Amino acid sequence: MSHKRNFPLVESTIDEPFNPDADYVRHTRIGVWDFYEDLRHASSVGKSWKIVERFEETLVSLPYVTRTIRTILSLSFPVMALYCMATLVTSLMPAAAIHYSGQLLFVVQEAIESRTVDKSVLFHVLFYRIMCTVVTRFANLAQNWAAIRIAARMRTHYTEHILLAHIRLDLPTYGDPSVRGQLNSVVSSRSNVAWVGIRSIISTISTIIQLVSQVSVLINILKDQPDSILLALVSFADPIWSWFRRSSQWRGGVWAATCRNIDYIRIQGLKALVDGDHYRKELIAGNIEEYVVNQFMAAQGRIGEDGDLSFHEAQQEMHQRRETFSPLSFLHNVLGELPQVVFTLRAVQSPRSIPVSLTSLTIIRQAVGAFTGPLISLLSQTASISDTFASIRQLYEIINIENQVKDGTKPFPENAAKVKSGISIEFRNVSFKYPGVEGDRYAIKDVSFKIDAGQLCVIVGFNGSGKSTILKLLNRLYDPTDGTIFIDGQDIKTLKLADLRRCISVLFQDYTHFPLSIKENIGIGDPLHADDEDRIRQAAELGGAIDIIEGLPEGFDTFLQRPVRDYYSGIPAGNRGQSLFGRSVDFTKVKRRVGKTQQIELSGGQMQKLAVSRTFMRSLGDDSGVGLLLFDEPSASLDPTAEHDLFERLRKLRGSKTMVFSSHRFGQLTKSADLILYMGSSTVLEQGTHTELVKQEGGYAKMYDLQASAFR
Ligand SMILES: Nc1ncnc2c1ncn2[C@@H]1O[C@H](COP(=O)(O)OP(=O)(O)OP(=O)(O)O)[C@@H](O)[C@H]1O
Repeated sequence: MSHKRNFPLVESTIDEPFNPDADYVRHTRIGVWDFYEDLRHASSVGKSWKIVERFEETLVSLPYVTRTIRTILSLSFPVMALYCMATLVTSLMPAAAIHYSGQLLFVVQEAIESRTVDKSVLFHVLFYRIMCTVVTRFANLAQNWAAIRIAARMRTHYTEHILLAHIRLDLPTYGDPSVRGQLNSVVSSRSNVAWVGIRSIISTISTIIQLVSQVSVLINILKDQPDSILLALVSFADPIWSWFRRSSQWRGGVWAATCRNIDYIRIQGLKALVDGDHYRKELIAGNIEEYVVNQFMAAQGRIGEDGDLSFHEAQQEMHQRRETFSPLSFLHNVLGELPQVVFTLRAVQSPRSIPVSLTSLTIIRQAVGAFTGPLISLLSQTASISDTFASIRQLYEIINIENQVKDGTKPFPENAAKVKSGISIEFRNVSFKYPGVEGDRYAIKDVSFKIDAGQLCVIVGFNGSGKSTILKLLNRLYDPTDGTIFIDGQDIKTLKLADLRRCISVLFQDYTHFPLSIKENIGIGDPLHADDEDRIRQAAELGGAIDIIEGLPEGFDTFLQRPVRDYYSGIPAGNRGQSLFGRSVDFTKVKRRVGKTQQIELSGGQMQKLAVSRTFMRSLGDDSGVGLLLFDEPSASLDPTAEHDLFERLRKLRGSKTMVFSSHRFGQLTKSADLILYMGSSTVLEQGTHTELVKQEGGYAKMYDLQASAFR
């Protein structure tokens, strides 16, 4: 259960932290939920300050809004023009409708008073009144047609923009919570922030046009009737009052809600345990079904029906209670009746000459009915316009987020042919702390070593001693906190990042497979040859994955994780064991009406073989330009035969390139290493060849003995 959902705190204008126990906080308990509202926040001073702040924010965002408008116009000028025209027509039509309805009523009034009807005028007015409805309908159709097309073009354009903004971010920047917040605000709105924003601005303008045109038509109709303005004002009292009540509801302030009822919390936990796919294995193997059901029933019984309210139900109930018992809500009913009361009183006061006709009263009532919707939506739209502007600004700002790992300027390597015989590496007093880590908790501290071009280096040591970190620093996923790394004698920070990474082939311990086909997962190891099926097959053979791939129903075209799922409903049980669209049907999901294609389940070792194949793909061929191979525990999930085969193939592939391994295993690999770095407590404790380190009789020798004796 997400706690965020239960504590939707609204940003406050008061800097003090929100304390639910403070005097100025009102506490209400509904069901199992406790609501806390900050009563100070309702003060008008705070509100007006917020308005100024919002206005400033809106002004800052204005250039971005104009830029978005220019983009829309350049993408689809005729369609946008159609959208604006159609919107203008739909905004003006309600006023025209009021005008012709008024005319119609006056014709009828005249007919009653003089007992004659001017048919030509009647039909004329009737025709235009009907035309208003027809035109509105067509304008709406045109507006929707255009909106769909503009939305599609905008989505394509801005999805590309968002993709570019995301893809260029490095690891420390991407991991920064403030950057993530900025990215999420743009992406969570389904990539169409720009169109949603511009559309809401157009809709605000349209509402203003609608209101102004309706008011002017109304004034025009009623200007000769002495009491009609009074009646119109009285009639507007109700919608304005409704809006005012709505905008001052408690929801807008600072508040928080929590549930402390342990039974309710456990019920939610037990429900999630039964619903969630990933608990099922333990649920069955642990034989805990009966326990879960008993606990569920008991907790449900203790809470009772009244207490079992979800957060949203409780929130709604609280709102309803306030509404029912509020004296102000009675005023709403009274105001609704006011026009009738005023009209009757005026009629009684001067029965001979009623100052406003029944026709005018009807028109006023009709107009007020038509006004209420736009008026309320205008007021809520203007309140959210600064948010709309801000989200458009953020959409553009994400492209300018600065990376923490700065690009270098020097091309690398200076001599492409030399790379084939390896790259030399030096760490000089390098220390590194991961971003966000406080205090003295260095991942590596004061590490120095040298690897000559073409050497094989194996890093061994305890869990968490910093082996993987060294490989990440070599790839410049992060920059050292202190000290310098030299690549072929040059400070790594001065080299062009893309050039550096092109020369390195790396297999991380926590490798991932992309939600693409197996073919592409391997091919992507060498983007220049990603279409070369022969190379992909060769890489799969070297990685030891070819048999696994060929055994899959869709072979190289298999998606380990299909990013687009299949949907189905009510598939007959006869389909069991068969497939739909060439893929197996997941019957657990069919029961829930919407299905998801089953994923291909591979073992950890099989997955690792696919990852190794991708690394081979990068280093295949003389034209690969790779001079440094980094492997972080490449054989962790492999069985001894597979591990032996892998090392053999790696040895052949390496040629004379530099290779750095991180490993927990001592033996075949460490014995053939030119340099072993034995790590512990975030630093290099011993370094040298196997023979040298065994002779030293230090930590490495002990660890080696320990592992060797296990085999003896
Ligand atoms: N992304 C991260 N953020 C913060 N700390 C991290 C991060 N990754 C690793 N660390 C910490 O840095 C230290 C070194 O981790 P590293 O992964 O380099 O160890 P390792 O020697 O490769 O361990 P293992 O043998 O378990 O793979 C550890 O204390 C670890 O907790």
